[in-house]
Amino acid sequence: MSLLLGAIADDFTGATDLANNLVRAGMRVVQTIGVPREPVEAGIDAVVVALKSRTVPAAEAVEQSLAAWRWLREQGARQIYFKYCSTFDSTPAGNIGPVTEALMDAMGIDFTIATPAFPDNGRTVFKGHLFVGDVPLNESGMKDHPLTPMTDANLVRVLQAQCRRRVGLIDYRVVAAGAAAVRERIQALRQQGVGIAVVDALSNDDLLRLGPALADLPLLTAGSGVAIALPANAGLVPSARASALPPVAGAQAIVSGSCSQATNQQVAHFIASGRPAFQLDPLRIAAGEDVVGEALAWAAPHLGSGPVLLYSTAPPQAVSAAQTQLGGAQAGELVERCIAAIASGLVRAGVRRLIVAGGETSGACVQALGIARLQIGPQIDPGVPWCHATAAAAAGAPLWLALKSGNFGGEDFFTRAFSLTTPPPDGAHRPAAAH
Ligand SMILES: Nc1ncnc2c1ncn2[C@@H]1O[C@H](COP(=O)(O)OP(=O)(O)OP(=O)(O)O)[C@@H](O)[C@H]1O
Ligand SMILES: O=C(O)[C@@H](O)C(=O)CO
Repeated sequence: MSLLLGAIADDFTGATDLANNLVRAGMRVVQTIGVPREPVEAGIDAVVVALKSRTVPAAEAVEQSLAAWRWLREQGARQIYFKYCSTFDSTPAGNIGPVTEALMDAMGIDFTIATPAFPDNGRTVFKGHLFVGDVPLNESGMKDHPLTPMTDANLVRVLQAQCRRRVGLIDYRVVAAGAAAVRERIQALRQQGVGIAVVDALSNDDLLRLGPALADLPLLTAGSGVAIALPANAGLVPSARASALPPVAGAQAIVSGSCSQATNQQVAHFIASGRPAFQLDPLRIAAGEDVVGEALAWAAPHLGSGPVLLYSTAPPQAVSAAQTQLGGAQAGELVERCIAAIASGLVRAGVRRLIVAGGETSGACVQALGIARLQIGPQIDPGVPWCHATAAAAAGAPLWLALKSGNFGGEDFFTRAFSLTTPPPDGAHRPAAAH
């Protein structure tokens, strides 16, 4: 039994994002929550192991990632993929550099690539500089991120600060010239002693051109974008059947701890559409008030009549104010624990279609729900699929779950997403949404 690809994702929404791109390009994928104890069953092309290692201390992230790698190696994974955020979320202490180098050391390899490019979501890399939509990373909303503020768009510089090995660049001209030129450039960089190369990509065509040149690299490090090119390396082709999920019926809810720009807009849009919404105040949580009980009591009478939203999402000034009073990490943890308890309570109350917004928030919720693995279903927006959780301990019944990365999704995401969860009248599964 051997897997084509074994992936290690540094957060849970990022893991579903990667799994989504692999499924859409034709791979049969399992996403596990944490490192599984059991071997993977036959017939699976890729396993994405979802960790919560993006913002933990670097040594812990390395330990978790190596444990995932050892398990993937035991499953016979032919290629390893370290998935991080398309906005390269990290600090000078890591964790992208330290985890990459620990994997390289463990695998005994001298070269890998790094590219967060994800053009479908507006992430492009040009001359080593990351753009988010029309602006450089350091001018995007990421400059205000509560845990990993990004203040430099030059990824060669950002990654070099985190690494012992030399970091180089494969620029857009080489990528545009095709796979043979990329292979040649990799050889030249190796000879110059470069261990990790940031790769430019401006479009999906760039990523598809890059794909064949990456087929023989034992380790890739990237956002989810480059994954669109990997299934073709094994002769696989896209198939809508790969994303069909068993239907579920039950109440609909959204919990949101993301404070990213896109989520702020989505929350505002949901409230403006007249749907019921309940705001969670970090200071009341910190004061020990029963915010969870209050939130669940508020939600109960609304659950029979369409989606409800429970959110701590707030604009940067409000987040800074809470952080000043409580401390950044403590505010984050308190809110995550509160939202996770609300998610469990909602599921016990009959919610079977649940959106969680925010990577850290998703990690906390999925763990609280006792979900061990996810099957990837139809895409709602680029990077965000519906997933099917067969064994949610809190539910005792199957659940559809969407883990939305902070900055992903259109403004009407929270209302539109649920239209994909209702099976068509003939009972046939809906195909993946076209984007
Ligand atoms: N009102 C608030 N004040 C302070 N911190 C908050 C508030 N609301 C949420 N938080 C914390 O901010 C962090 C948001 O991180 P999270 O990863 O969930 O969202 P995100 O960064 O938007 O998503 P992604 O990582 O997918 O881009 C969490 O730790 C959350 O608990
Ligand atoms: O790559 C991305 O932007 C997302 O998958 C993610 O990791 C956000 O947490």
